[in-house]
Amino acid sequence: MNKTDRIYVAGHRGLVGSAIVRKLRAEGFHDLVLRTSEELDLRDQAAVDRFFAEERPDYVFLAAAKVGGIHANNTYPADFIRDNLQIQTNVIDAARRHGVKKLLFLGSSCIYPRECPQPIREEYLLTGPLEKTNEWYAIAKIAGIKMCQAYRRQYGFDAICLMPTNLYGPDDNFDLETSHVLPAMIRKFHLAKLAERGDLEAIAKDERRFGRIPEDILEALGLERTATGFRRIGKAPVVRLWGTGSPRREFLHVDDLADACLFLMQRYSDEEIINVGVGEDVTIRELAEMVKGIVGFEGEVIWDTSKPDGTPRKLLDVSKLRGLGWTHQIKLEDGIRRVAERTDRERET
Ligand SMILES: NC(=O)C1=CN([C@@H]2O[C@H](COP(=O)(O)OP(=O)(O)OC[C@H]3O[C@@H](n4cnc5c(N)ncnc54)[C@H](OP(=O)(O)O)[C@@H]3O)[C@@H](O)[C@H]2O)C=CC1
Ligand SMILES: C[C@H]1O[C@H](OP(=O)(O)OP(=O)(O)OC[C@H]2O[C@@H](n3cnc4c(=O)[nH]c(N)nc43)[C@H](O)[C@@H]2O)[C@@H](O)[C@@H](O)C1=O
Repeated sequence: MNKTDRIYVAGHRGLVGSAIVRKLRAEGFHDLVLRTSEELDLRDQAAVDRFFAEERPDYVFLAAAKVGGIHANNTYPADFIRDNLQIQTNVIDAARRHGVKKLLFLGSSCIYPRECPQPIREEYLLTGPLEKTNEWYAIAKIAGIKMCQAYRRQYGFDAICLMPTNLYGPDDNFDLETSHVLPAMIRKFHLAKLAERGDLEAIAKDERRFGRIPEDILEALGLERTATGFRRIGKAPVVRLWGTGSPRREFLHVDDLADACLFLMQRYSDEEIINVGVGEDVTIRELAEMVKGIVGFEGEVIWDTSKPDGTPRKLLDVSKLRGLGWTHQIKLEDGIRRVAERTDRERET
């Protein structure tokens, strides 16, 4: 890649896309092509085709997708399979036809079988049944991988497929119904700390900035909605989390992922998928203790077992990526602290 190359980052306002843009700019790439979903709906094949014909990017980072946590995946299966199939099919096909030199596609660790051996090696793909809460999204992602591999074989198109583990970072989705676990925990513990202090004005600010607080969470916080804000109902705030807390997850800071994306765009051209992770995991309960300590909430945590646990464990084997010379830099605790501090600042703006 040259610094003058024209680079399209699809999904540049999202968690991953915004981190890739930061990384590219920091490295001196300046000819970036960016479109919001309002400007270019990637589900619209004709619009995507016109865009590639006009803009003629050299490289594509495909970070636009329908993404969400366990509850969103489980609740909106049609949206997850349809939007992802449409977005990735339109972008990969148009990129190939309009002379893109190389495309990077992002899958996810959830493409692997639910019960596969740990840590998960790349060759375990399609060796067993998927986790039910996200099989629609996983099937779409597997189709994206197969499309990249088929386009390489038939057309010689240089498309690579990265499988990141669970990600977190700035510009994440903090909506308590649709987000992933880490942004949800950071926000829930923060709200509980504010409720402990009786700072109802700050809770109203949080809701204006990060979206509606669901009724069950308000109840756990010991709050009731009023016509003008919130009032306390005389009960100590608790943090309500989902499932049993026993599943294990691995977390990668999105700035590390963006670094790996640029590294692999420059050094990897193969049809085999490649895992991107940190090589160690924690239980959801351990994660809750870590976030609780960082945010500084003193009260109790309760587990809502009416919500699903999802996959028991999905720890990636990252030896292939390490063998190429890449390893992550940001430790989980430091990364969470950075995100928590930033969301504190954002709440005030
Ligand atoms: N978050 C995670 O933990 C993980 C994510 N990944 C993968 O990384 C990639 C990016 O995920 P992430 O950044 O978390 O997701 P986000 O939800 O944060 O961002 C997704 C982006 O996709 C864009 N987008 C969605 N639908 C459309 C559409 N119809 N047309 C155009 N753009 C659209 C949105 O654009 P706009 O803002 O303009 O609406 C948004 O910026 C995905 O492929 C995901 O599968 C993989 C593993 C884990
Ligand atoms: C990246 C990945 O993300 C999703 O899979 P997931 O890892 O299961 O997602 P998650 O982050 O939502 O949950 C992880 C664990 O945490 C528990 N948990 C506790 N309390 C909260 C909570 O408050 N919110 C959420 N969301 N989860 C909670 C939750 O019950 C689960 O056991 C898929 O979209 C999948 O397709 C995918 O690719």
